Amino acid sequence: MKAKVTGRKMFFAGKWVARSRVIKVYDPQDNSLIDTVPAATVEDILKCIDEAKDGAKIAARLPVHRRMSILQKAADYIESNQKTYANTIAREGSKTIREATKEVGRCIQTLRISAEEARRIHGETIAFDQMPGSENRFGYYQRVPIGIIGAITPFNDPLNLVAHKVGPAIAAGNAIIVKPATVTPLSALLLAEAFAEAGLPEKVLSVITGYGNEIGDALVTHHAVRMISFTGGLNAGEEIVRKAGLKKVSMELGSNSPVIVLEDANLEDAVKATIAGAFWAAGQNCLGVQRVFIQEKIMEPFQKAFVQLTRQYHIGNKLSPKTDMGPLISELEAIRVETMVNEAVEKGAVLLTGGKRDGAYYLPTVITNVPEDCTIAKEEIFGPVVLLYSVKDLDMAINTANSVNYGLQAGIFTNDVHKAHEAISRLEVGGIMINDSSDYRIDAMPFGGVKKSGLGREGISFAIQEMTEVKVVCFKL
Ligand SMILES: NC(=O)c1ccc[n+]([C@@H]2O[C@H](COP(=O)([O-])OP(=O)(O)OC[C@H]3O[C@@H](n4cnc5c(N)ncnc54)[C@H](O)[C@@H]3O)[C@@H](O)[C@H]2O)c1
Ligand SMILES: O=C[C@H](O)CS(=O)(=O)O
Repeated sequence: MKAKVTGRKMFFAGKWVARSRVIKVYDPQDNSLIDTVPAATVEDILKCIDEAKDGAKIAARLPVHRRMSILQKAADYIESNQKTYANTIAREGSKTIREATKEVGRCIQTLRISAEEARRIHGETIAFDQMPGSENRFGYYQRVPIGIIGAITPFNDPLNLVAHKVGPAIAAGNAIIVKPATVTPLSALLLAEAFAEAGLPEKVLSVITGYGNEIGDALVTHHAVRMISFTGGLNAGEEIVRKAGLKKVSMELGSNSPVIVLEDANLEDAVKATIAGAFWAAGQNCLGVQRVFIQEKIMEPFQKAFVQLTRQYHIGNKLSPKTDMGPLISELEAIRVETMVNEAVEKGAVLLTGGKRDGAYYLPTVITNVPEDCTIAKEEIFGPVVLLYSVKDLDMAINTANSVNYGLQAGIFTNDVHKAHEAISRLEVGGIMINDSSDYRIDAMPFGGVKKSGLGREGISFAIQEMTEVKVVCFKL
């Protein structure tokens, strides 16, 4: 079956519905109009939650083999329409066609892993007779679906990060209402299409398009919604946590990821991996390399190679396979990044390459000697900008890396296992990659941050744990 780009309608409890008020979806590269989607209202959200109450019962009753089959068939559908899915990501978002194609492949993996994990939602027996007087009791605990999950997702991975919520939710027998990023809703709607074609029963999944600050509260605060699974920026995340009340929250937020390069590192590997991790998706990547700490002895050769390779990046049309980096998601975002860089330069930072904007495009930029009181040194840039720091030793690198309020993932390049172990034990992050940049993830691994980078973990089986409740069963004989 050929995928339809299901714009103009949103997926409302398993049905495609239109609304008179619409949101226009533009291509950030040239501001051309791609499609429109409905601008849902609070009433839409409330009605959708009512439908999801039935949806939660239907989902919980789905036998595991059906959940597995639906997840696999949805993956198959996407696999047979990869070009449509990749083009949609590339056009509505800011990824190049190469980056978008990779995201589609990861989404297929995410759904197939979800199918596999559906058969592994285990409980355990409990030895009640460990307590005197309970000799005649036996039992266990099991994991049961949480019910209705509200999922709110960001623009930068508009397909796979939605799949990271929908896949585990369905595997665990939940109903889920997705509010995708306002600027990149089409990919999420295509995911819904895959599940509709896979035979997912109605009312289990909704993809409701709209403005987060208009309809988000209705989803976040409703008592029947038992979990909010949010991926996005710190400000929205903190607001949602404040408003959610007594329900589970999963927060996948931002970071300003550090990479440490010690003098014994393979310099070529370190330069290549760090550049790839810095400029993937024009730096609009929660795992993006933002701060690189290079041991002073190799600072000069590292910096020279890093700047040289950065200048070879091909910036241009997202849909060309030759393009290495596209635009940011909007000109406003590019101006925000430009402002952060200009502030640092005005305070004494040295611009080594880049630093130029053309509309929504911002050149891959490398700066050094950044004063520590600059916004760019402490906050998330979420753009194609890397800060190079010269450090005396590992201790200085770790202390500076930890001196921010974020901690998603880090990388360290060294061949000294003792130094790697010191970094592993001292870096305040959710994940550390040895001899790789911070920007390494497989969809099956636990994923999430510490401090203001988030709460909880995604990565299918870990998301399933968060999306289920433990129920104890005890028989008195
Ligand atoms: N940790 C991760 O896994 C991860 C992955 C991707 C992106 N991110 C983070 O996401 C951010 C970029 O994405 P973005 O610009 O789409 O983030 P954003 O916070 O602006 O928006 C994310 C989603 O939240 C919605 N939203 C915004 N305000 C809301 C509110 N008050 N109530 C309810 N919903 C609201 C938006 O409509 C969107 O759907 C960056 O900070 C990035 O680091 C984190
Ligand atoms: O932007 C953050 C993403 O979660 C990183 S990845 O695309 O999933 O690796």
